[in-house]
Amino acid sequence: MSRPDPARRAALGLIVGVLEDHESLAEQIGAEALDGLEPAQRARAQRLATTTLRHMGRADRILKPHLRRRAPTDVMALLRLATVELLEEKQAPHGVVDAAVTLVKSAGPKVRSFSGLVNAVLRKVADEGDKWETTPAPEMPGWLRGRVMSAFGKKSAQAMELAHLAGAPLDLSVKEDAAGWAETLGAELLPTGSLRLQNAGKVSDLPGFEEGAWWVQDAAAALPAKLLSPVTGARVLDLCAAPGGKTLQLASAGAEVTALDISEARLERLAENLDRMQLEAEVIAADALEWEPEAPFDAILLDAPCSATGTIRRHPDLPFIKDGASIKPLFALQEQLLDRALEWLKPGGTLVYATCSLLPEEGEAQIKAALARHPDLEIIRPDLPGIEPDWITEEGGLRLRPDFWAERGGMDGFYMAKLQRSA
Ligand SMILES: C[S@@+](CC[C@H](N)C(=O)[O-])C[C@H]1O[C@@H](n2cnc3c(N)ncnc32)[C@H](O)[C@@H]1O
Repeated sequence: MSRPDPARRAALGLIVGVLEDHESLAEQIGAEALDGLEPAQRARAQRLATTTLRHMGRADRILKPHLRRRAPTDVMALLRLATVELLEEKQAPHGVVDAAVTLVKSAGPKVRSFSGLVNAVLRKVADEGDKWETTPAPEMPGWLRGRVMSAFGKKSAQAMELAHLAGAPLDLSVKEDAAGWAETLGAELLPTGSLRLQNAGKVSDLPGFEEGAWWVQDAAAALPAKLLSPVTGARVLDLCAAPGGKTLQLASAGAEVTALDISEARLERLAENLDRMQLEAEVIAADALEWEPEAPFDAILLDAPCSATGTIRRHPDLPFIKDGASIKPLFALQEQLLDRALEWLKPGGTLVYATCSLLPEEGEAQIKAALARHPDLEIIRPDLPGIEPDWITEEGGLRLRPDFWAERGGMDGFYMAKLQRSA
């Protein structure tokens, strides 16, 4: 019997970890799930797991008529992986079916007994290329879809689901000379100033990485720090800062930055990022609910912990590891963090509140409630290059959605608003 392919086997482990243990791909990889694989195999395992989770609802629709009863999680994961390889990646049927059967046969007796079924089902699936093309994008989980539909309507929810299926290009924020780096990298210079690369390959191999000319940051994620500007020479608190995309923007704009986060592990990545970019900030590991600054700040950026539902196109594992109940405590935390941060703001100072969420509870509703609680606050409407007038909300915030810029490759879902304390 031939030996099981290590990348496929590792991808299966990742998929089962997401579906059964509700552990994210990043957590599993951080916990050394792919250690022991060659770099190329690691990358392939990660890509296979990500693509399978992104298309899982579609693979299930194809598989359902061929399965009289549901197989165990490991076998289902293998069938889904192979279906995606056959129909989305258009790999040769012979190789995919053989590899899947070899993997089943190498497993324990419970799974091994499904080898005949795996073989038979995948041979049928291999002929369903036409059906695949018309199989709709997977729906968001019910708890999220309901909220998104009531906030933005059914058509918008469907457009977001298409954006989730399309995945995401690589976006970069550039320290200086965006147009020059766009040319060097063969990237598109987006209207908001970020660079965009389709099919970029390995990030650390791109020109400018070693010398710290740019860093990876979604185009939507780059807007909260831009909204806070001008910050040159200002004392700025980056609250909930790690891994530091926004700290880098503030420091490179010439602010004197204090970057605070509760997670020491994530702050290590922030420190590495500052180092590579040759930028400086004061880095503090602390719980923002307990910490007190020595003096108030001119400006604060609060990128609050949230459901991260705006990042599903980059993280297709997210719908399988979060649910409506697990994110509810975040709404109260966001309110507490916002009220605390406002206490640390100088009179006349500005604060940008941001979340990478599709839920109004974590965005529009937080800001409306904050304005009602704090009569000394005023909202400043966004005025940034490249943003469209209809992205500005009724209360004066900025709502970004994954289906915006669809023809360019979308953007992460985000909400942000700029508040000013009266002088
Ligand atoms: C959305 S992420 C921040 C992303 C970051 N601003 C960036 O651009 O790279 C939210 C962060 O909030 C941090 N966090 C959560 N609760 C916190 C608390 N009570 N005090 C300080 N940081 C907290 C998390 O560790 C996480 O790094």
